[in-house]
Amino acid sequence: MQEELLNSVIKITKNRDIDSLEYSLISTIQEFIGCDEISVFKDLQVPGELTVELSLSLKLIGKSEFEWGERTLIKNPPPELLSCLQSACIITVQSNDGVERRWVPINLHDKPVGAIAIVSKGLKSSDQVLLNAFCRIFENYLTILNENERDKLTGLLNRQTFESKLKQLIEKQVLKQHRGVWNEDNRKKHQAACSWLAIMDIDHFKRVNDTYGHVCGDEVLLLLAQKMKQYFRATDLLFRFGGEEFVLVFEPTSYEAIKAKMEGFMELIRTTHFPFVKALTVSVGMSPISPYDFPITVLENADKALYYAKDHGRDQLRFYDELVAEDLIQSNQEQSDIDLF
Ligand SMILES: Nc1nc2c(ncn2[C@@H]2O[C@H](COP(=O)(O)OP(=O)(O)OP(=O)(O)O)[C@@H](O)[C@H]2O)c(=O)[nH]1
Repeated sequence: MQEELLNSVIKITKNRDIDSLEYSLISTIQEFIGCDEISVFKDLQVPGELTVELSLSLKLIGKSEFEWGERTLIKNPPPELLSCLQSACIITVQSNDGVERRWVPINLHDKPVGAIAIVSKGLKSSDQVLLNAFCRIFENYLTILNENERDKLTGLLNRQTFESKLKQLIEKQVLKQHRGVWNEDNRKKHQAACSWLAIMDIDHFKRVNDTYGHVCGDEVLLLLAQKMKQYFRATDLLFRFGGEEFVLVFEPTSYEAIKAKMEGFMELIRTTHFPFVKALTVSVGMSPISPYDFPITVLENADKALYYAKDHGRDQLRFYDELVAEDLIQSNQEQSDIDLF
């Protein structure tokens, strides 16, 4: 038993990203404490509201058969989960048929950021000790991984995580297509929808730093990041790529919808009162993400569109595909053909 336990700790701490860490935690809990259902809930840390996601779950569906559940937003979190997140205490509810539901809080820097929910026929006290220990190991390791994945100033994802996060998103899309989860109706919708990548850069940010100093510049970056977290969906991926450059990755939607969404954000920034700075604008380059693209190619495409926007007056949104179709820029494919010859 002791050796098995040590091996499970080694397995948990071998992970290098938070998603795989969650898989390890759930499979370890299932291995040592047989349960009917184990779920990981996350508070998505949207400023000013509580947005909770079911990040991963494992459910017993037969005698020894399990089903993994997909990531979903929880519209109406159960009251026990809310109390667990608010009080940072373990909440246990026992129903008449002997089923026990237990919510164990997960803290980052002493603040609850999520919970592990266990459905069982009742846990022995030795299982409860084990469960709490696994959750504490998870919590400690989550703190380290979270610091590695996030930008220190804004709390957005950092550049180092970009490739793996985008690959995960693309793999998910391919999987959905292969599983054929689309019926005729949403197949039509899907044909018009794709994922999108935007690079957003603050206009003349150097002037902000030069005129008001770096501390004020940092305040502007922080406020802009908060606006991004509030305005965009909690499931969109928001990165600070360095300096005053941000990358946003959106799940499948139509050209019209993403254009309207991004233009809405640009208007929000134009009308936001930033400390010291009278007016602030951003330029944005956008590119669709096809499931067969390399992350670096999508990034280069959006970057070309951003540079076009910067060169043609700033404070505007430009789409890579449109610029190529209108012969205003060369496609990356044409460019590499020229480079070869
Ligand atoms: N305050 C602050 N400034 C930063 C940070 N990182 C980069 N910068 C500054 O961002 C500015 C970027 O300047 P440029 O690349 O010339 O771009 P710009 O002035 O925004 O001009 P355009 O992008 O062409 O509109 C420089 O002054 C950097 O010092 C940071 O973390 N905090």
